[in-house]
Amino acid sequence: MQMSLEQTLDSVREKDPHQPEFHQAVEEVLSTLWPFIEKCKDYQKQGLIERFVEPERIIQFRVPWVDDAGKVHVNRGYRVQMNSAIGPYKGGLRFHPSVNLSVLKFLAFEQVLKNSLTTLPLGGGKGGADFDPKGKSDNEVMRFCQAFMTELYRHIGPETDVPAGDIGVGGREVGYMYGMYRKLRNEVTGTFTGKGLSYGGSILRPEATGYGLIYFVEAMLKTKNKEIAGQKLAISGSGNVAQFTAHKAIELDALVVTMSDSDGVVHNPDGFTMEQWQYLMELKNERRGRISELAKKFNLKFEEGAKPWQYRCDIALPCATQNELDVDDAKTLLDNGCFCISEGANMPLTLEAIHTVQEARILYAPGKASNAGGVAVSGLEMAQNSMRQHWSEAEVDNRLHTIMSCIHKACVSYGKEDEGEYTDYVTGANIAGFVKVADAMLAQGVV
Ligand SMILES: NC(=O)C1=CN([C@@H]2O[C@H](COP(=O)(O)OP(=O)(O)OC[C@H]3O[C@@H](n4cnc5c(N)ncnc54)[C@H](O)[C@@H]3O)[C@@H](O)[C@H]2O)C=CC1
Ligand SMILES: O=C(O)CCC(=O)C(=O)O
Repeated sequence: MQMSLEQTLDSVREKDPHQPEFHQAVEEVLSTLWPFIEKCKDYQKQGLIERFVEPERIIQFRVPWVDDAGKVHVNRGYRVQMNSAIGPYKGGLRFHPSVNLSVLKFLAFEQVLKNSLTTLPLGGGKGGADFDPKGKSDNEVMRFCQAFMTELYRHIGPETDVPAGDIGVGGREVGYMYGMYRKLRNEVTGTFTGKGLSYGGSILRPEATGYGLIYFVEAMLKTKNKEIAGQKLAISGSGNVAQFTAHKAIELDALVVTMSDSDGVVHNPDGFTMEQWQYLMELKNERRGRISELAKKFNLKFEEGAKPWQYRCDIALPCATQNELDVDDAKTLLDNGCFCISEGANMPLTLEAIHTVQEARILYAPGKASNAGGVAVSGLEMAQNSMRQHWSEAEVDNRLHTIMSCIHKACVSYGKEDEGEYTDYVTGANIAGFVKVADAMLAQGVV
């Protein structure tokens, strides 16, 4: 081994001292991979780990746009092309004021391992801008998306880099960006996923991350001879991932007791109904309103500034953003009897929270495994675009089920401790994701 774990982490920290989220993701991954790498001499060759933590390319650019009042704004746009050893860069675009290189590098790094886990030939990337779509008119969002694409279009393509949505980027934004891409490149290809059904999108892509998360939870529960029906679920967020996690859970007779947004949390101890879910969909996706309106409409409790983790639940599904569940939240969940935490968001648990839930030996799945259903169906959208075909809902759902079950199997196969029943899903996901990428990098030489 050329460097120890601590030396490797120190060198990552020293290179980019102002990137705490990236350091956190690298520490989580490398600390679980290290004992495995120490046993496999091959993975100590060719500067593999140093290359693995360094993006292949980062693109940063100016995004000037004009608001409805004629005022010029300048945002910063990025694409982190992290690793293309097993396929074209693939991963979402995030529009949120908190976007910076630290956040995008952590997301791109996680995406490499996640995409490898999907069983599909997808490399990893992530991008976005520090633009806040909240409160902007439809026309302002369109102008911003078009301005963003006038630079990004030259760096992406169906065989190079295929973006999709993430926080602040849904069907509307993908449509505007794809339209501008098509105009500038004068080509109709599957360069985006999450497209509308009328122009090459896959059925079930909007639902895929949330549905896949519930399929993964079902697989985890099965190892304990439990079912999801009747379990109390605390969900955070009310965006794409939270919405379809809640939808599948309600359909399967689980009780979804919380939903939230950055203003606060709505608690419904009896479980949200489909009627309340429909209202939320219209509220968030069409009127783009605040979740407190859901509480008001159905006479439910809304707690401003609060998180869902204080309420009693069996299963916690953080589906909003990074580091939204800290060590105190983890302790509260455990004290209240929560026995399963599965991540819909990327890196929603702090490192300390992860250590706490792992010490308690409850079921705990990292996002790179449990939320991989979204990018998996994106991979299926790319396959359909290449074939110029559309698969049916049953076909896509069936493939999504199979992929989530393969990911679960891979986590158990690398994460099951020698003696006993406990599966360390973090170690399992990290090793299973790493092996495929590492083997491809070694086979292709030092590039
Ligand atoms: N959209 C997708 O297919 C996938 C998304 N993810 C991850 O899932 C998470 C949610 O993404 P989407 O649902 O797509 O985004 P979205 O923009 O549709 O929804 C984000 C949700 O998080 C909430 N939120 C954001 N910041 C918050 C904060 N500081 N406190 C409380 N709530 C906050 C928002 O109010 C909103 O409800 C992100 O971590 C994303 O990276 C992971 C896999 C795939
Ligand atoms: O579908 C995709 O390409 C991106 C999904 C994504 O951004 C994620 O998995 O975090």
